Amino acid sequence: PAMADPGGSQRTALLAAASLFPVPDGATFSYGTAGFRADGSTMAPAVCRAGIVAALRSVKLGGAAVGLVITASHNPVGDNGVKIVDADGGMMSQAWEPFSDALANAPTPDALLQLVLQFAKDEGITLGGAHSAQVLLARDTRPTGEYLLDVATKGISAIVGSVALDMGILTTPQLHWMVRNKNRGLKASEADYFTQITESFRHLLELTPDDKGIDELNEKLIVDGANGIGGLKLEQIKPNLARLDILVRNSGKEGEGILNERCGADFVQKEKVLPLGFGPNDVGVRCASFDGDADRLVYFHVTSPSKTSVDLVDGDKILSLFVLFIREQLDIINGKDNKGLLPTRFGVVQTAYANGASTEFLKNLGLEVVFTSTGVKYLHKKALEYDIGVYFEANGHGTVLFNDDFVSRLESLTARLSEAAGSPQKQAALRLLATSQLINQAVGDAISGMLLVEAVLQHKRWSFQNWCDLYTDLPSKQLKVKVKDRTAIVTTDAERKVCQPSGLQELIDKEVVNYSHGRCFVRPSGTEDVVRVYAEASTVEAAESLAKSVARHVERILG
Ligand SMILES: CC(=O)N[C@H]1[C@@H](OP(=O)(O)O)O[C@H](CO)[C@@H](O)[C@@H]1O
Ligand SMILES: [Mg+2]
Repeated sequence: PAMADPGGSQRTALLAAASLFPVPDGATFSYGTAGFRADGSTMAPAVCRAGIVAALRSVKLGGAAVGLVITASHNPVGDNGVKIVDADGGMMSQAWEPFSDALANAPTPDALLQLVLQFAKDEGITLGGAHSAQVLLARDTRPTGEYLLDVATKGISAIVGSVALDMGILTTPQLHWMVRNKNRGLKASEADYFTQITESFRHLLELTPDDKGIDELNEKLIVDGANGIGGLKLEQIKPNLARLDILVRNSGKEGEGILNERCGADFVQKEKVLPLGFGPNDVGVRCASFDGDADRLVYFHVTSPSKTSVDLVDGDKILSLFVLFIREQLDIINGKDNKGLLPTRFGVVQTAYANGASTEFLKNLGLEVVFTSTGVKYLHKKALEYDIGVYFEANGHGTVLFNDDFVSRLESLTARLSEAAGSPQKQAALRLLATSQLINQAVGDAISGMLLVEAVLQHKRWSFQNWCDLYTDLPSKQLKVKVKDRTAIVTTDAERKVCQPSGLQELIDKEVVNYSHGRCFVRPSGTEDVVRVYAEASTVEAAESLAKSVARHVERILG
């Protein structure tokens, strides 16, 4: 009686769905920074329950479309996972994570029913079908994907009145884009997505300054698709991309290789070696790498025919390139004092993992650089506070966000400047508009991010080497430490300082002062049961030694 009674059919539907996929003893799912992930064959209970959460979220938001994607990103092919996309196209509201965890771990169908009823009451959600709900579904190429998508559909149907729409096999950012567009009353099909990015890319190229010709070498680009969905999609749009000669390797086609196995952005960024399929013949060619669900992007160069190491351009350097380009356009419009036609709040967001050299580079440009905790949801939220907010994690997650109001101002500015069609200011404004169309406004997107990189390199007439030379990364080292309870570490200052256990930060400080350009922090991972140690210093050996010393302190104190 304390809870609103949604009626018998709603109760029956929830009990039935929960009984279909019982939670095994001892299973504990945590939504964390990347949704639920585990071996694909064990994922059905969590996926079914994520379906219930997604449908409830849609009811709560008055029937707005919510997304659910079946993917485990850069994890091995046997794993799978599920992530929920909020109605604005971003990640699911963090306020709903505790409920999602509780639901995924509810031990019995009845426990699940009680949780849903209580939560619906707390959130003011009326169950029973009086309000509609819609969930857009997608999956990547994993073998358990089709099965788990069906499981998700069953979870969604357990909320009476909800509709599941299967959007097909997509990159994660494509689904985010569709949800965002749909809820804004914009065109939202996959064809619309392709049209928008190919058209805005073409538009940006048309806006490259006339005095700059085309360089043959610069058109060639080899993309490592991680044998996932990103490569397949890129193959589809390749013919529509002017002034680019793209070759996709690890494309995800039958027989080409295994998803994420010795390839993909995660592999290249962590190991700093060539992905499978790349070799001596690629020396001098610009290469890019996507992760398994194409929401991460890095670039690299094969350094020499005899080496398997790569020159890496990570998220920090992609961010720096975008920042330079946008800043150039803003300077044309506003003058260096930002007091011209379109005064703009321009912000750059990084995490503690950003290479110190990149932060220094950005600060030397006089830019506002702010730090957040690790995880795209934190960066994205911060970037939304600006007229133009650029964010990237070092590992290649990131995008450029344009505030709606700012885009309106930009549009009216270009309209006002119409008489001077060829004026530098008009051109710059049009470039910014095209950029806001090209780069995914919902979430980081390897395909659209790559096209923006390519457009900016052409705009600047820059070789890969010019880009690399923006600044030199400080050598860094990352270690993982297994401890009894990683949550014993509590951090502050965007994870750059430890506040608990007491005394640990002092020990880190004492180590750091021994190193030139030394920087070090520790934090509990949000996705693995480890404490991560990151150290930076002026040489590789020094960075390693600093990381090891601090890891020993962590081991000793936390066991
Ligand atoms: C050092 C690092 O790369 N951390 C990654 C990793 O988070 P951890 O909380 O560090 O496990 O996975 C996140 C989700 O993919 C990603 O956003 C983040 O950047
Ligand atoms: Mg990913």
